Amino acid sequence: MASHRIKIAARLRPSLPGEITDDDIAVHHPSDDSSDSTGGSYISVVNPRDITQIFKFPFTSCYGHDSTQEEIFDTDVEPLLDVVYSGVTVTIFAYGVTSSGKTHTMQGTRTEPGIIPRTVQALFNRQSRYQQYQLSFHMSYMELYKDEPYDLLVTRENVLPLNLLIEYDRSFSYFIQAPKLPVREDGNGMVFVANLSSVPIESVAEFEAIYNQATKNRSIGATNLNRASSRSHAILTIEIMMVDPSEQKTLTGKINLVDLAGSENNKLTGNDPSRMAESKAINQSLSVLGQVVHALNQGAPRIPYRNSKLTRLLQDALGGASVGLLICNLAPGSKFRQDTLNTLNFATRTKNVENKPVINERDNRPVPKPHFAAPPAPKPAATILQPITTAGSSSSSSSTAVAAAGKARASLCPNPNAPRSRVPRVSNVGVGGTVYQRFAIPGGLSGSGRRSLENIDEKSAMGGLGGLGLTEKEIEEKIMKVVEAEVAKRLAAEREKDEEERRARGKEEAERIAREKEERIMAQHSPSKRSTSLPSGVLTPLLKKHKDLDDELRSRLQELERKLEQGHKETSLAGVLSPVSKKKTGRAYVSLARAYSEKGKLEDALELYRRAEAYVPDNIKLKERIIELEWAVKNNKEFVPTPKPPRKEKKGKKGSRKGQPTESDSADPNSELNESGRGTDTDILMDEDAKPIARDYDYHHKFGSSSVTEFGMEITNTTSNGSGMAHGGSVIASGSSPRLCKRLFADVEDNRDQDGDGVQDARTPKKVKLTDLKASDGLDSEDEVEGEVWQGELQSAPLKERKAVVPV
Ligand SMILES: Nc1ncnc2c1ncn2[C@@H]1O[C@H](COP(=O)(O)OP(=O)(O)OP(=O)(O)O)[C@@H](O)[C@H]1O
Repeated sequence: MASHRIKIAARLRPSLPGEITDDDIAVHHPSDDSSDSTGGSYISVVNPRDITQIFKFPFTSCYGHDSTQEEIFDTDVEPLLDVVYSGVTVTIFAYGVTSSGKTHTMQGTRTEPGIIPRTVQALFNRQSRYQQYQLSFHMSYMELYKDEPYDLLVTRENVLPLNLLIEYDRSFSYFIQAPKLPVREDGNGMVFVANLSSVPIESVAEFEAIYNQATKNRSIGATNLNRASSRSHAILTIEIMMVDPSEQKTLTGKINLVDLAGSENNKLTGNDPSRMAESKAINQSLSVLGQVVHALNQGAPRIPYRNSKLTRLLQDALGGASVGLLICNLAPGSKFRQDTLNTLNFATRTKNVENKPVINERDNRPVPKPHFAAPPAPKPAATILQPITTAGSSSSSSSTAVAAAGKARASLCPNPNAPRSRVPRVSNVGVGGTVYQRFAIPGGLSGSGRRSLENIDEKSAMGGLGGLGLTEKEIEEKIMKVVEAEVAKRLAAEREKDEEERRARGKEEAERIAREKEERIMAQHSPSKRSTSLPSGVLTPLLKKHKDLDDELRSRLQELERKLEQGHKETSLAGVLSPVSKKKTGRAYVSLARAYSEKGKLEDALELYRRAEAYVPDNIKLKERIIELEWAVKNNKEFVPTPKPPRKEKKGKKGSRKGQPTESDSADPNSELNESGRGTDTDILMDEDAKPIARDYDYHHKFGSSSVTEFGMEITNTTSNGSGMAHGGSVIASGSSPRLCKRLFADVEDNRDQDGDGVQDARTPKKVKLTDLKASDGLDSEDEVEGEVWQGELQSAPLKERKAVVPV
């Protein structure tokens, strides 16, 4: 259903005997003044502060002092009754200053019945139009006295102290003061008054009897402005349940008829202290009503419905799901100018409030049992708005027609089958010659009305819970128990959740500490940050398991793991290299290791010797060197490497023939790889293909050379172009031998897997700047990076772990 703005009607009552008559407040219709340009009816009010000014308030429905009850009903109320029959909730409320005619408009008199009796009459009259339905009517009636709900269908005669159960005698009568009813909210956010009676009504006459009696229960009192002034807000609800047997659905239409207490100026009302307290509550709730309307108009994120029970109960009518009509009652004369302005300002704001009415429909079809082989059962039509209910008896969703009076007993429990409403249920009206607005008139009713009320009283006295015969106190106790159990359950769940979170935090913390410890240990024992980091968590299980081991044992464990890890890495690389490349690689590591050991970085040197060992595992001299270095590192002793022998003279300009020593060959005759004719530097470098390469390195890759300021490495799968290319283990700068480059390039291509996915990659051009390498290698000076960039490392390690390998 489309959104619906609350409709506003303004009604000015006639002057009462004794009131000064003037035109300060007047109703104008277009026909009254053809010169008026507003084009519609409006209310004019003389500005109390400047009588030369007149305020105009245009409304579609403006009723003057001579308007009739029939007129206002026919024009503004009667059209809404079909809306009720369509399953929508309609709320009509009368608003205005005290003595402005609200009760007169809503309730009326015997001779001039107001909206309430006319509405009930019209609703019953309409039954014939909806013959496809099985109809049942229910009513409830409550008042909000000092912002507390009371059931007006509960007899209050012969009542003793307020809120006190005096006597309960099943066989005679029930003397019970109407208890304050709690306002609750169901799981769908629907506000309802718990334990409010809902009485089935079968006819207008039955309604009148109930309503007339209930009206006597309403709190009224005499003030200077109104000798029968309502001291409470009264809310009557008529609910129609429409069962459609053919469609197997139930529509629930409802109309709330609200007679608000009037705002009061205590100077005018002459209230005594007790009246003042009432007045304060009335004004306060009306003030919240104004705040709610204002907030709705402003589109405020929070609407202060909860600031008073009145607004909570009218929530559905204000920005909710019902159709609304606000009747602004105005009192005439200069005395009421300011109050009238207040009322009309409220009306002006209210007419901007938009509701989104919904149809209250329920699917009565039995839900088929789910079967795994069956297609999903049709979803029952959602009850879009489950307004309702009051209590009980409205259970008759499946009942045919109206239940007989007296049979259906109003339960004080909300009916689970009935739709729910945010708006409290209401009740009654009186048609016929009942005396209205009397407070607790003793005496009974007669006839059917009496019988109905007795039934209601019994229900009320029994306190609901499906007529289990429980007293209110017992009900409260039961509720308290349920609430306490629920609270305990939730607290336990909260505690359990907290405990789980605490355990998870503890576990995380323990893991973090273990991780940090592991990292610390690794940092302590690692010869080089860039080369010895282990995959996270490798040591953790061991370290955890052997927490009690001393530091030495732990470090040995770590060392073993590190070796294993390093060994795997180097071994796997060594396994795919050609013998020549293996030798070259080993020699390169040895060269770099020497450089480190000369600088006193023994741990780093040791690590590099170990790497070299992976490529030349049979080299005895290298093994000895490793042992020596391990001893020196462990005992924190100085290690003095064997000095390099003097270089041999070059025998050729560049390169050498097979078997002949070269400049590179003599690089380190005393080195670890020089002994025994195997495993020497020379042996490695004297490989047929390797010898020229060493020369090339020497020649081209002197980073200190002023001619080479940028060291570019480009790896492609093209053959050498003679101007500069890289190969797997080294970088050839401009001028390299094309043949050698090609060969070396091929050596490394086989192993290239730059993205680490285990698949040989397409050759991707790559450039590395010397400056980058320097910065990332952590080497101390430029001469330390002299040499070639070792491609294997560049590819397999992150940038900061790349290193320059210096062949000597
Ligand atoms: N349209 C009307 N025609 C004739 N008399 C009216 C009309 N409206 C109100 N009155 C009379 O004005 C007096 C005050 O009306 P009513 O009690 O309805 O005011 P109220 O707004 O309900 O006041 P309160 O808020 O104090 O209950 C009553 O005596 C009532 O009969």
